[in-house]
Amino acid sequence: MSVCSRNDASRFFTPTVQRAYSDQQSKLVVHIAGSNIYRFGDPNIAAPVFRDVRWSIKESENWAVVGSGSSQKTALLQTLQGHLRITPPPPPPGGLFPFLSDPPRDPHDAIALVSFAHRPRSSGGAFYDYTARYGAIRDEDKITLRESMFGDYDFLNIRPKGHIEAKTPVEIATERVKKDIFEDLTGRLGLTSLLDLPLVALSNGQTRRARIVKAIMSEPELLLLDEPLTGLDLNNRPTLLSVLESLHNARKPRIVMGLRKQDPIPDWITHLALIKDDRIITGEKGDILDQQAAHEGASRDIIPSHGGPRIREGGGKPVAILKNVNVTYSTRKVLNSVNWTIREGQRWHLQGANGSGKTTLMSVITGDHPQSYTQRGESYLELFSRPRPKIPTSHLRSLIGIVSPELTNAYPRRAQTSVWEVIGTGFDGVFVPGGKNGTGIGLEGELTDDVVHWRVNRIREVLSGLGPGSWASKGAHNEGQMSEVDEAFSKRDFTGLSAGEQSMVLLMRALVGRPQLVLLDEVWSGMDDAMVRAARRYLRGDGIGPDQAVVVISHWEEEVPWSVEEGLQRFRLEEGNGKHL
Ligand SMILES: Nc1ncnc2c1ncn2[C@@H]1O[C@H](COP(=O)(O)OP(=O)(O)OP(=O)(O)O)[C@@H](O)[C@H]1O
Repeated sequence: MSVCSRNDASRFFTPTVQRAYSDQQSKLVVHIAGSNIYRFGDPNIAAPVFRDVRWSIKESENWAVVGSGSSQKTALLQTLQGHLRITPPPPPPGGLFPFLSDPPRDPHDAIALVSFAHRPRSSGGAFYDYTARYGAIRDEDKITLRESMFGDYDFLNIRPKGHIEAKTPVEIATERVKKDIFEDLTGRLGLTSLLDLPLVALSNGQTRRARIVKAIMSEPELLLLDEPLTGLDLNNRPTLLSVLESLHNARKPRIVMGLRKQDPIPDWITHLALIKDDRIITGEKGDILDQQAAHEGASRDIIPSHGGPRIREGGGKPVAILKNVNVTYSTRKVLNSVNWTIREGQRWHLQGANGSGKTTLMSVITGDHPQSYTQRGESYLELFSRPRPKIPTSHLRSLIGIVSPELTNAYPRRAQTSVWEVIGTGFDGVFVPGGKNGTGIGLEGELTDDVVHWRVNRIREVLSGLGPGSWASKGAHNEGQMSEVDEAFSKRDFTGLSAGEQSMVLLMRALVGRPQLVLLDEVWSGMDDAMVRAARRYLRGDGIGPDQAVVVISHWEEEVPWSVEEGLQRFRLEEGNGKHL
């Protein structure tokens, strides 16, 4: 049912029913009438996260929150979850959520937030071994998607039951409805065939879809989804949006989405809350988009291209040769005779639907996948001019610079590790800082003074290219020279940085050693507009040399820093089969 048909429905009602219907429609779901919003613990004299917020959501409306940076957008959604302080608080009886006041319901039970911001699995400081997923799965990781996310539902008969209480007819009917919803959602979102796979085996996009289904099944009154489209392929995006639309139309649950500025805004969204620094501009979608266009004087594509392309025609020596490469898990073939040669100087966009094998293919090339060793007979894998088994994995780590959601999650968040030290781990592709001036120890366990000197200069170079001088400072930015703000940034504790700043540092880590092969998987994740612009400018300019090869993995063609006209090549995986487009 579309929003329009919902409103038109009122024409068929009797006057009394019509009045009740329009009362219901004008009921307030969220209400903030002129408050500042602070982080808990911050005094009122501190700078608020948002000031003078006036935001009301009516039952009849369909809202999305749009922001350029992920941290502000997440903060606004977290405000609705009660994780930030609203001052003055919206007064009773309605409070922040008037719709929950009659009958009174606890917002903690009624509001759910699904956020896909990076949640480091390594917050204790140790490296979380994400490559475990590629090998023989350990017993503790064997728990399936069905058991892990939906284990509590009786209708799935997962947990052995002890004493079984007889169910009332109402309970049986409710359970049947729930089972139907579960089957409908998992079916529409392409999860049915994955339910009995180990949870760790699921791809990024598959896991995201499963988390959304889990949240819907918990039956919240209001579901907040932070960037639900990020990481989803082209086919899954409209499917998810149509599922969300039908749920929201039934208000079971109501949905408020957080979107990046570059995400398409679904047709059924009627209102927007646009975040501009510490202000929130709210209103009807058309008005807000007009204001935004007038303000920016441009389209919604906020990622302009700068500088000239540096793509070398034809490419140089091969850095990776894959011939009939296969990856199989028992009977499941995830890569099927993939043939691909990546050469020095080339720029590639690796495409493919969720679950098509992109991450698996990358893990074969980085040597993290155990089956990278076992390509025999017709199958062959050569990396940097040597057969894979002849090149130690530690050596590969120093030849390949990589950014990926898995690595970002796994990178150790050790207290008192500086930005400088984190960047320095990139030379040897390790996770623990060490060596003179935090520049690592190389493959031999010791570096000559010349190499240390080169490495120190390289850290300074990437900091001057990608540090806050390139994205945060208002003054003139002199690439090639480390500014005071970059210097101060290099000393900051990595754990204390925002998600976007951490992503920038991990990009610097990937590029610092000028590796022959650079793999950029969802590289913009968490970054705000200014950071994305700075990173794109750097990658298109001096950040990547003409002899380095780059593979970008993204579901959004416009996110790749190079275009096909400039020489970008595309490799597409379809259910494990590779094709050079
Ligand atoms: N141990 C395993 N057993 C069975 N299937 C597995 C295992 N590990 C991975 N898979 C399957 O391999 C397929 C490829 O996963 P991969 O992570 O490479 O996909 P992807 O293309 O990177 O997806 P996304 O775009 O969602 O990140 C998925 O369907 C996944 O469920």
